[in-house]
Amino acid sequence: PAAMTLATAAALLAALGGALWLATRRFVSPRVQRLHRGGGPGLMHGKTVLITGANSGLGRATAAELLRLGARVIMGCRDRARAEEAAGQLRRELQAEEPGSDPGAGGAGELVVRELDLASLRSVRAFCQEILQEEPRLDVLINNAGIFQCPYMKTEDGFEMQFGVNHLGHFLLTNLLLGLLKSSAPSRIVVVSSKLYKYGDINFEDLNSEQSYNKSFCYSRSKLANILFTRELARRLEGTNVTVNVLHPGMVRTNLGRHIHIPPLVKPLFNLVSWAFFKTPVEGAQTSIYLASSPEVEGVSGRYFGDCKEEELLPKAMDESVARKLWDISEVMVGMLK
Ligand SMILES: NC(=O)C1=CN([C@@H]2O[C@H](COP(=O)(O)OP(=O)(O)OC[C@H]3O[C@@H](n4cnc5c(N)ncnc54)[C@H](OP(=O)(O)O)[C@@H]3O)[C@@H](O)[C@H]2O)C=CC1
Ligand SMILES: CC1=C(/C=C/C(C)=C/C=C/C(C)=C/C=O)C(C)(C)CCC1
Repeated sequence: PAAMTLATAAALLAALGGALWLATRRFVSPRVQRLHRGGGPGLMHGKTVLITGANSGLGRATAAELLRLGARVIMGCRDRARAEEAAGQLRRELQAEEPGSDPGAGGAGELVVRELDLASLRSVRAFCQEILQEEPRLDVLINNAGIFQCPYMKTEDGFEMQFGVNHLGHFLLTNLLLGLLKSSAPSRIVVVSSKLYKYGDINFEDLNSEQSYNKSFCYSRSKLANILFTRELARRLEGTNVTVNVLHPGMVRTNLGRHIHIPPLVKPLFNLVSWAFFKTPVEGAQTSIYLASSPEVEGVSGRYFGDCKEEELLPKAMDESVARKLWDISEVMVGMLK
């Protein structure tokens, strides 16, 4: 009985210790850095920012912060209802923080919803036409939307979904908006990639994964494509005062994992683990916000960032000839050369 009591006490102590450690990680440690040093609430005043996938996760958190900094934020989203709901919430949040301001009326910032489905080149073109007609300037473009490890699916134009949305849709979008970004210079493009790029390769023979489909590999490949795109674009934009940088946000608790199947019985465990170890969307969005707004990165282009610091890339993400070839093939795939 003495041994039993001892074991029970030890187990209880371990559980208590574990819980305390988790709570400390989540609530006490200063994981949220506010990184826009040198800038105050008006840092983004008069600037227009376009964020793809701004109704959820990192995009939503990025929109909220840039709105606080005074930007006019355009949310490029595929589902108008979901986007309007997120926009309404954001406006209410901001008003609760600053009761005097009215985000809808040109106060601290302005939020606009526009329909954009990156899985449809027709939608990307229609969206850009609308932007070019209605917006006199575009200071920051944030290519944030993404899809992760979905089952094999094709976009409207027949591309494998992850490559189509994460890379090709954004490729066309950026190219169609380049003129406006150039005429608004100094301006910035921010690309959201992932550390998982390390496991990808650009297999030019089967970019649509028709011969074989591996959902993890295809995600990684699309995120490697994001980096190669950034580097090739930075090279093409030299001397224009339009910069482009790419980042990884770390592991963040968002809706990105929607296609991961987890048996209902172990779901609570996964929830607990993600709650304890993943960043919150606000934490994860810090590098996007930093690259979009900080004076520290003025003029910096073609670099890769994590936690608001520059990081090194694997050689395969710096291969200039692969980057050029991917650019040329992407132009053909999205019909830019027709
Ligand atoms: N969470 C993480 O741990 C990590 C995330 N990332 C990257 O961060 C980015 C943001 O993801 P995150 O916030 O985590 O995930 P979420 O799923 O929360 O947000 C993704 C956003 O992309 C949108 N989207 C998806 N498909 C399309 C499409 N066809 N057209 C337009 N928009 C689309 C979604 O719209 P809807 O809500 O309508 O589905 C949603 O708004 C992605 O690029 C992702 O790869 C990188 C590394 C780690
Ligand atoms: C919130 C949550 C999940 C989220 C998964 C996510 C957000 C995965 C992120 C993937 C990464 C790191 C991609 C890198 O590019 C799970 C585990 C599905 C289930 C439990 C609750």
